[in-house]
Amino acid sequence: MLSVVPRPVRVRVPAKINLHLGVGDLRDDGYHQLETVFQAVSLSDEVTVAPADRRSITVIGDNANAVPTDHTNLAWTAIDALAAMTGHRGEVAVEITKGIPVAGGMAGGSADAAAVLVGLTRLWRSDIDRDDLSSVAAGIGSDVPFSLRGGTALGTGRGEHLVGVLSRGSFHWVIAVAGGGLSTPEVYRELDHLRAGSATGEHRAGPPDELLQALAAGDARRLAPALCNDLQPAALSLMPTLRRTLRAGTEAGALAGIVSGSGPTCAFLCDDADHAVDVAAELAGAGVCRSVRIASGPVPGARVVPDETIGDDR
Ligand SMILES: C[C@](O)(CO)[C@H](O)COP(=O)(O)OP(=O)(O)OC[C@H]1O[C@@H](n2ccc(N)nc2=O)[C@H](O)[C@@H]1O
Ligand SMILES: Nc1ncnc2c1ncn2[C@@H]1O[C@H](COP(=O)(O)OP(=O)(O)OP(=O)(O)O)[C@@H](O)[C@H]1O
Repeated sequence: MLSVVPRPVRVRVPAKINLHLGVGDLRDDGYHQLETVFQAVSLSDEVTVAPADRRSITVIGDNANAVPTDHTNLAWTAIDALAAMTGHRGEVAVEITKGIPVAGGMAGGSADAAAVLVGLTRLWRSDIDRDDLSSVAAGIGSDVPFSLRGGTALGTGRGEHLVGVLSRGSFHWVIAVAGGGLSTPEVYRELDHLRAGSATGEHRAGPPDELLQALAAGDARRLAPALCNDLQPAALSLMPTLRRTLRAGTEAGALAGIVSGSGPTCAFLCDDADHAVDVAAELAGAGVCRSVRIASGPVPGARVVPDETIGDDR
């Protein structure tokens, strides 16, 4: 009987910005207790999974040479996790097209892990439900459940416990991609170091009440002053040039700017799409970052791209 080889499955998965990132105490398990508001934005990776005789990962696109193609790629971890649950052997060819800044604080690796979970669920015709998939995601990394979910959500725990949040309309961002990367664990360690050394009791973000109201109102000018990130001082301590980037963004007319997650990418909130184009043009000429992108959110999480667009050379 002729066996039908399943067609490759392509998944598009967004980057994230932490609009609010409150970092609590270091827990016994080595993670920090978080209260964060994630928003998925329209910078994305595309991940294709296809049946193969042996496992392989290839990476193309922006800064692809900085991404590993062995077992240290989070996509590999995701294959192992789902194969363990479903009994598959995990011989899969994965192709990743990067559009999310690498090591930028926008959950680039987490996004690819989420995309692999979604793609393999389709490829292997697995009937795993969303909650179980989210649990598998949480086991891969703290940002992976949000990369699955997308939209706008309040994250607690390590960031893996998510509750949807109302965000009206779209918010428009200019993204300043830095020349280098920052190691997430190193930024958290630096925060603990700064907190240990501060006599005055360092600033910690309060509850995101004003931010949640600004999101529900769809009001960018109200959202701007409510943006906050407890990891920002640590990212600035490890990469002081980010101060110039943040200053250049607001001088270019942005409503506000923050380091995205553990950084070093900086996200600048604008009034609307046209304003974002103006700010991006001005920032691109300021010589304070490797490249400048425009994005908007919220957008959905990891989702299969219909067949007819595979091979589309857009
Ligand atoms: C900075 C954020 O991107 C904000 O959303 C996330 O907290 C980081 O999420 P992530 O990269 O998926 O992090 P994981 O891969 O789960 O953990 C990597 C390392 O970051 C640190 N980490 C991560 C999450 C957390 N709540 N507290 C931590 O201290 C720990 O040292 C951990 O070993
Ligand atoms: N699929 C992947 N894409 C990008 N980086 C990956 C991937 N898999 C593993 N890595 C490694 O993870 C490191 C962190 O990259 P990543 O893009 O996940 O950082 P990040 O966006 O700051 O993550 P987060 O915001 O979740 O902390 C990179 O330096 C790279 O070596």
